[in-house]
Amino acid sequence: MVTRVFCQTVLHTVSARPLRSAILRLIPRTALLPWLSSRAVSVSEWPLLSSPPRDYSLPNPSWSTEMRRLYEYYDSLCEKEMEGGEKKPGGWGRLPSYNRTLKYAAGGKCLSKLLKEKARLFTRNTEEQGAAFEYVVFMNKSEKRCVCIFQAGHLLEGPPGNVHGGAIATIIDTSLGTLAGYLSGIVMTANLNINYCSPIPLGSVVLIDSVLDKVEGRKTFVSCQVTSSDGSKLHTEATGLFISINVGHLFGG
Ligand SMILES: CCCCCCCCCCCC(=O)SCCNC(=O)CCNC(=O)[C@H](O)C(C)(C)COP(=O)(O)OP(=O)(O)OC[C@H]1O[C@@H](n2cnc3c(N)ncnc32)[C@H](O)[C@@H]1OP(=O)(O)O
Repeated sequence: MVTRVFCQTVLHTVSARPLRSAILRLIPRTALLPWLSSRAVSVSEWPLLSSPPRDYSLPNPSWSTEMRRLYEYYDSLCEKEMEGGEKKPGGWGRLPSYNRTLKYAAGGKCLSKLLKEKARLFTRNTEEQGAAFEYVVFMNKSEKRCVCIFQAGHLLEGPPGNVHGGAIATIIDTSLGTLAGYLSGIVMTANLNINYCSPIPLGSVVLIDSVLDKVEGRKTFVSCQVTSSDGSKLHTEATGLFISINVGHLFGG
């Protein structure tokens, strides 16, 4: 608590960037571990944002007509506040996506400076819209299921004209990890099994439909299918095992 307040105070009161960085460098990282370990930060707490960040999962000019059509379809299924404060039930919700969630979590601004300041979420590390991973995840909590709409950009080439298998694994890990994290809190991937059934053309839009299979203690088992946007072609299928961890595990604890 003391460390957190101190960091926030430094960031809010010391305006000179070099001085701020120098002061923050003096705080031993290990001093933050007890606070991190004692605080089970669940995904549902992440929207406590300290400043308005860019949400990468919102439509941008690089999105194809098909990507927008699917976005609008799932967005129409989302719970929305209607006139008079009533909520239109939908069961679905869109998850926001930032290039460094830590930076925008409550109290995370100073932590993001202490911990590898230049780090960026792998799937959101380019500002060039449409060049790499364009995606949005819609979650259905009651069905324990999520759908990721993914448009693969030109930087993801593997076989000529098609998406690299590692990029497909990345978006699968992201989708399954998002579902497992949403349902079980903070998790890490322990195992991924992927069957590549048919190539994904660069520039195309695919759906990654992920479901929960079971939870056994710290183990969350999930699986997904990657299909063409109309569901007629199976591109990839995968299963994943995610293990719940204490936040301290991320810092060598
Ligand atoms: C909104 C979101 C936005 C953000 C959206 C962002 C989403 C991105 C998601 C990306 C996620 C990642 O890429 S994570 C990065 C890639 N993954 C990693 O680097 C993980 C490296 N591995 C580890 O740190 C560790 O091995 C762990 C945490 C996975 C497990 O270690 P541990 O905590 O010590 O647990 P341990 O006792 O070993 O295992 C616990 C139980 O799981 C079993 N177990 C462990 N590993 C395996 C395994 N590979 N296959 C089968 N079973 C396993 C054990 O047998 C045991 O079973 P039993 O005896 O209890 O029955």
